[in-house]
Amino acid sequence: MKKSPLPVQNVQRSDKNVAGKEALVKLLRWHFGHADFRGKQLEAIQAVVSGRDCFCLMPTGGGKSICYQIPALAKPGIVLVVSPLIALMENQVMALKEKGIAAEYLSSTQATLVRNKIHEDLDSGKPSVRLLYVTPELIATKGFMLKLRKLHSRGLLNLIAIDEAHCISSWGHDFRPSYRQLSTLRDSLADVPVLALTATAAPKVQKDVIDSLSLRNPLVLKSSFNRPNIFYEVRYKDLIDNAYTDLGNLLKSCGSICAIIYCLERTTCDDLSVHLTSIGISSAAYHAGLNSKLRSTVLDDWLSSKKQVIVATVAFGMGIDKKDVRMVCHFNIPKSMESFYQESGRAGRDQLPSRSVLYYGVDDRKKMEFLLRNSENKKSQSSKKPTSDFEQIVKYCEGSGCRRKKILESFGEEFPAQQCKKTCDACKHPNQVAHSLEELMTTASRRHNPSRIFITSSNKVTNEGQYSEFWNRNEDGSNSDEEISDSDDANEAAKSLAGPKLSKKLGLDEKLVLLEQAEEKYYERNKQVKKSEKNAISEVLRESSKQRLLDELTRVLQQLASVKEIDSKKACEFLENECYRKYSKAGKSFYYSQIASTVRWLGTASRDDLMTRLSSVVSSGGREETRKEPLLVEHAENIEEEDDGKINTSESHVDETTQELVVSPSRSPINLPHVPSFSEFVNRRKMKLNTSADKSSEGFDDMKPAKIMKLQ
Ligand SMILES: Nc1ncnc2c1ncn2[C@@H]1O[C@H](COP(=O)(O)OP(=O)(O)OP(=O)(O)O)[C@@H](O)[C@H]1O
Ligand SMILES: [Mg+2]
Repeated sequence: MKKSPLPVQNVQRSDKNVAGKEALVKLLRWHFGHADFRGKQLEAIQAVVSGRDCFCLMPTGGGKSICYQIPALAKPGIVLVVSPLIALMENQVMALKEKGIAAEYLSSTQATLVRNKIHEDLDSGKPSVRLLYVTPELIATKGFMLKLRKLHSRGLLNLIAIDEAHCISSWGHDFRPSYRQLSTLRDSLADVPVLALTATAAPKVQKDVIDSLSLRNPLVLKSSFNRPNIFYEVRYKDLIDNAYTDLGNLLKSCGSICAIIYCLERTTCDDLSVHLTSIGISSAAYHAGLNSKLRSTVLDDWLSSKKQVIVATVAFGMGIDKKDVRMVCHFNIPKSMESFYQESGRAGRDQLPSRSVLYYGVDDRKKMEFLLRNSENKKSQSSKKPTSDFEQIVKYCEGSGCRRKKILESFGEEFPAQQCKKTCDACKHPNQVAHSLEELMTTASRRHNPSRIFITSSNKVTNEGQYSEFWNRNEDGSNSDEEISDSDDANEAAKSLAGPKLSKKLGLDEKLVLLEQAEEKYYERNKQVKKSEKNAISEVLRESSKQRLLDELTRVLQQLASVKEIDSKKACEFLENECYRKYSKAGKSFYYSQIASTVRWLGTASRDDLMTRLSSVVSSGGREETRKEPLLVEHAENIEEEDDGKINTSESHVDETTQELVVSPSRSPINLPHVPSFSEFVNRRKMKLNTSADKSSEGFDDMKPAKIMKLQ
């Protein structure tokens, strides 16, 4: 609802109370309906209203905008707001206009007529506009700077606010070269106070911002970065059957909440959104691969709650002010703690309980390490170390302590874990998290398996542009362009990965070959463990496998109320031994997948299934029966490549629910499938992949999302 402009018009520069708390609170209540200032808002406002520079560090959703919006109402003249995204400016201007506050933005996306009208207003003796949002690119143009000087000479420039000020620093996670131009503002408009606002906590970024903008004796305000209303949680992709299903179930269990899901790749956004829609969750994909019209429709639908979930790359979100986002989910590991904090911080801006869920996968980690290493090589001149920033977020996922503590400590803030008050999974369910991490350790062998790395020569899977949003925009040479650089460059990803070696003239296939070679070299360099060591099954792994089986069996036996009939410890030793006997020679991966498959079988087995398979360890009134020949249950998952006739199919069938090949107990002897060597297995898999990639009509498009993920 529009408010009367009275309070704005009435406040005069001469008013001694202009920076007084009472007058400022009155404006806040009148225009924004907030009862009082939050955190350091009042201090920041009072500083700039009295003409002092200010550097304001507040957490995401902390209320930084008020710090320049109230001064625009408290003093005559224009507040110039520099903002990095058109979408962000549009949003804020629309919201301010709805409140009856005269705000405008200037961008080349506007109709000429609209732009001319704004310029006319600025050129008039008494402009009506109070807040003018502009891009850093526009500031850099001579014409606009001249206009600003004129406004200033007429005493009409009240304040310069640099929103998302961390974009000026190449140390920041979102560096924008065009922000560098803002350093000229101080020279040209020397006595206009400057307010720099950011939620980026790294001290080196803070210093860089203050130096680059030549802030003079600024009031430095820092708030705690803690977001107590966000519950932090990590889920381990390697320990769940299907992350798509898990996420779908998670969202469904929360009701129709508003959520953001961040993915690394555009194709994942598309696939995941299709999957969620197919299970009845209203969702849409958002990434730079979509045209701007579609993007703005998706954004509008989500902002107006027509769509519940937005599945996006990092192109989405900076400055989006939707208060009721209840969950932010990272479907792939983010590139740094800073990015994670910013993105997850988009949840719960209304301060109500919200959730951050990060799906961590070893493959995702390797993928990101690869991308970061390439970007690091490319910027070898710079001392920036994206990989060390990345380590922090890996520790967040792979460590067992309080997640909140890890976030805050990475920003140099001390935080005793007791203060978390069980608002992260590690504090709420420490045993469960420790157990998951233990299990994750046993999958470590997968981390050395290059066959799971994402680059593939299938054109269908690899889209050159799909990582574009991942990169900082410091490669953007078009800094004279007034347009915001959230646009898409189809070649950017490939260029970024391979650096200068990839000529623009190369076709996609040639680029991919080079990328694959680079990837191989990378893994060659990082081969630290000898093949034999890599494949060895340690006692630790065996023990942890037994524990895993025991946990599952205990749960199942409780469910079936058959606790006393089976000696679960012996049963698990028996099952583990079975896996070890059959697969130890083939290596860790085989052994591990056999354990995983047995755990799954346990989860779905009936009482009879258990009694039959575990007959050798079935207790009878506390006495153990004599060991019978164990029944053989082979898992389809492990022998799908091996259907070379060694198993007599007339004696076996695939259980539809467990997807396991069950061999009839009454027929014997039964030949076990030939266990392939690791290289045999990999070669066969490669051949299979190549064949399916060749058949374009049966390509990856037709595969289920979960399958695609496994192959990437
Ligand atoms: N004093 C206040 N009392 C209550 N709500 C407030 C107050 N100040 C701001 N808010 C609300 O907090 C929300 C976040 O504000 P804002 O968008 O300014 O945050 P921000 O610090 O700029 O976050 P980001 O870093 O994500 O851009 C908004 O919905 C705003 O209306
Ligand atoms: Mg903001």
